[in-house]
Amino acid sequence: MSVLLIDAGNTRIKWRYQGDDGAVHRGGCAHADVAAQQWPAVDRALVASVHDNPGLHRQLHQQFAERLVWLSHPLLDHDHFRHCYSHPERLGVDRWLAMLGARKHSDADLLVVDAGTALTVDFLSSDNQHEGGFIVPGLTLAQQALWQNTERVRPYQDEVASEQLQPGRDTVQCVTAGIRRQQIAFVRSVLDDFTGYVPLFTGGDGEWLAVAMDVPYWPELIFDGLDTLCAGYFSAW
Ligand SMILES: Nc1ncnc2c1ncn2[C@@H]1O[C@H](COP(=O)(O)OP(=O)(O)O)[C@@H](O)[C@H]1O
Ligand SMILES: CC(C)(COP(=O)(O)O)[C@@H](O)C(=O)NCCC(=O)O
Ligand SMILES: [K+]
Repeated sequence: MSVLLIDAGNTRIKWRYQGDDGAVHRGGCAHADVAAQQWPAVDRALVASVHDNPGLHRQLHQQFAERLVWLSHPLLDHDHFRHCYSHPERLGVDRWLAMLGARKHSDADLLVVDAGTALTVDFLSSDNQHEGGFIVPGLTLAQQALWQNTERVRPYQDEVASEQLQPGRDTVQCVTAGIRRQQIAFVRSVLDDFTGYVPLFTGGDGEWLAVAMDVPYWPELIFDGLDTLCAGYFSAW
């Protein structure tokens, strides 16, 4: 069965599917560009969405009708995952899927870092108990908080964002270098305090963060989690 996997985050939409020729296709776009997408003909479209996304839902429903499976919350009764939230339906479906996906790669106690719109950290014990996590603003969101809530900290067009950690010499450098340092310091404090956990980093800003921490980057943990769902929970398909 061919399945189109879609990860609809707060910033971007990403997808992955296997074509008839066996080749794996990957793509992504901004929410505003969804209407322009040509979706492949598949047996199922499985969408994980952290928000309602009515435009995406309408468009995919038009194309896939009853073949569309829309997941906006974690499953509460998955055989290989035990929730710790008192309201498990409130846990972000992307965080849940990233943990399921991480489990495909290691049997150890896991520390899953998803650096997207938000930067999230989640702890999953080797017996699949979610032990909790952290949520902080991601790189771009943290910058936006400054651009939008101050008068003179502005994204001046004639200044260039810094990818270094050195003190900035203009406004844009000070903000971008400062927030990179803040993200690294946060993640390092977690890794230092929870040394027994194997770290797996994912998300649009996960790669530079993983490089800075000298740990592996797994770009597709959410798709790996969706694969787990396809293979297990939805095996009746
Ligand atoms: N092509 C891209 N378009 C937008 N943001 C990108 C892109 N590549 C990397 N990023 C960075 O990744 C972040 C989004 O990561 P992603 O995991 O897609 O977030 P989400 O799942 O929350 O939509 C952005 O905030 C940005 O800093
Ligand atoms: C924390 C998140 C905003 C992260 O979303 P993302 O950065 O991937 O767009 C998302 O997982 C979410 O909306 N969570 C709901 C609250 C919670 O997980 O407790
Ligand atoms: K995230």
